[in-house]
Amino acid sequence: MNEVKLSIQDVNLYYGDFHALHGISMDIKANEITSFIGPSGCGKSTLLKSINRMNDLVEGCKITGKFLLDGQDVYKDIEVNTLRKRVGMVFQKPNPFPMSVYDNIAYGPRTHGVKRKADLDRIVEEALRDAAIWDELKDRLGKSALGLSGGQQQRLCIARALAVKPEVLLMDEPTSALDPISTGKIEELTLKLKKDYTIVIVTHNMQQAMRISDKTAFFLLGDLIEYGSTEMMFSTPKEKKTEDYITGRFG
Ligand SMILES: Nc1ncnc2c1ncn2[C@@H]1O[C@H](COP(=O)(O)OP(=O)(O)OP(=O)(O)O)[C@@H](O)[C@H]1O
Repeated sequence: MNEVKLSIQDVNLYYGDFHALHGISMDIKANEITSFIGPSGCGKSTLLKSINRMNDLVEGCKITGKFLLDGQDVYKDIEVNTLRKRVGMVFQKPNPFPMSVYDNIAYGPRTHGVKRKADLDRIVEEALRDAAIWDELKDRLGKSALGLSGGQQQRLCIARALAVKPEVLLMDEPTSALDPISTGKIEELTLKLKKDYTIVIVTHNMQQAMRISDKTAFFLLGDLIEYGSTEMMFSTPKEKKTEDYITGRFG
């Protein structure tokens, strides 16, 4: 049994008067892949972003309840830059910086004080290898990241997230802008990464949730309807609403 890496405890989130998340509680285990699924607007991204405090700058956003990372309150006990180093994020649209492949990966480590070229070289190679894209990019390290294909850019963004050695990787619909082959590569990579990382992924693709995740959480209109083993949820859902959603009756 893996230990609990992230414990979400009775979280309510408000955007001004709008109550977007309703008393969400769930424990996310280390070295597992957890999928958040549910129809558009149900709060999946809101919950994911709250884990590394991406809503801090959203005006009128108020959160009650707790997010505990290894038992530490991410809103009280951890400084936000440290939190972002420990909890990395990959977005829906690949968003490489307008700089070279090398500098994209070295950016995070540099801001955390790594200066020696030999150290940066090693980190860049390791991160690109971990993201299964070293062979494709090793001869293009000095070239602009904007010249890569969408799928390569997304794996570069994963490498960039890995370069600061996070513990948790949050992925917000990381393959929705990609073709099936690039999607397959990211899924394969995600499965490989769970050996070293705890991964939470928002996906609209239920087949993807089934293929890669250990646990699945189903959200509807700000409520967590059902959460458990992916296999159980897709074969014998406990809730009628889950069954209706996964069998395509709505959403
Ligand atoms: N910055 C914001 N200000 C106000 N309301 C917001 C904000 N961000 C999201 N919301 C609202 O909160 C609700 C949940 O949005 P969220 O983006 O978390 O849903 P989602 O399940 O991730 O949807 P999708 O699958 O379409 O990305 C929606 O009703 C949305 O309109």
